[in-house]
Amino acid sequence: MPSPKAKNPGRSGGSPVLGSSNGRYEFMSLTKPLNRSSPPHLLQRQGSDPTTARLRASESPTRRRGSGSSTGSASGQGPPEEDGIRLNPSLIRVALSSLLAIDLWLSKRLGVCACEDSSWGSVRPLMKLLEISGHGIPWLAGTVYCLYKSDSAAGQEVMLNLFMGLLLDLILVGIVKAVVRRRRPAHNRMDMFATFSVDRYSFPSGHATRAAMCGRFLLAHLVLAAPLRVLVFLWVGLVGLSRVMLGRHNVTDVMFGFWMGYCQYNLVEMLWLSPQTLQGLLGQSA
Ligand SMILES: CC(C)=CCC/C(C)=C/COP(=O)(O)O
Repeated sequence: MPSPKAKNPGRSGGSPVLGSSNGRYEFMSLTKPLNRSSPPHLLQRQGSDPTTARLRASESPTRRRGSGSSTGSASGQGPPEEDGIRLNPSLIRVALSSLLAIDLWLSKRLGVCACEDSSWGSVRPLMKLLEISGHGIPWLAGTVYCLYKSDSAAGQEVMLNLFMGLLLDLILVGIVKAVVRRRRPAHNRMDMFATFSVDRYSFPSGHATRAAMCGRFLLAHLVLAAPLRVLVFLWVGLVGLSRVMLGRHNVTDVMFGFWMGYCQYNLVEMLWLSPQTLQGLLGQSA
């Protein structure tokens, strides 16, 4: 008994179908346009007249899924473009939700200092010390102090630009946090000092952006011996790690924060305020 496919040999769709010739069924590729030299009975069954061809194309699996393509499978030259376009967003969604699931799982596992009675609760004070070392207030206060104390024009220029960078960081992180509005992990205890209202959101980590930006700044503008340069690298990494261990952030908040801070430094370099620019600005405002 012939299969249902055998009754309908003209379906297009890239898979071999059966063509009937004197009662025998043969495989026939639909990935290539039908050869003019094909026997007349095959041409007839494929629907050589345009109306039949259109009807048969509308029966194809890709058509039935509603891709509506007039190219690609209808002409037998591979999958229609729309199918690729429709598949990709769902693949991206699956990839993103898997990444999110891994992120949440890993962040929860690494949040070992989230409170005193957590498994690593005893190192919580040390993590909080790292938190203070990357907080905006000590950095702003320290920069203003160095600016005030600096007696060289070059030192003042560097400190002023660091101050601008720190302000820029607070503004940019605030904007991204307000737009993304990702909640902090459920295991976080909100006991941070001096926060803005946007700091109830966790993406990106402000400590991570600041650490990355200031780390790059120090490495570029201070003449540091090799051990001190290593220390700067270590400090940046530890500030990021402490955010996750304290349960303040998910891993992706910190990773994105590092990337954002790295890019913010490029912005600081682009907008660098030279003494001449400053004089110009001060002259205009006077
Ligand atoms: C009050 C000032 C000047 C800065 C706030 C710094 C702060 C608390 C940022 C939040 O960092 P995370 O996003 O890493 O938790």
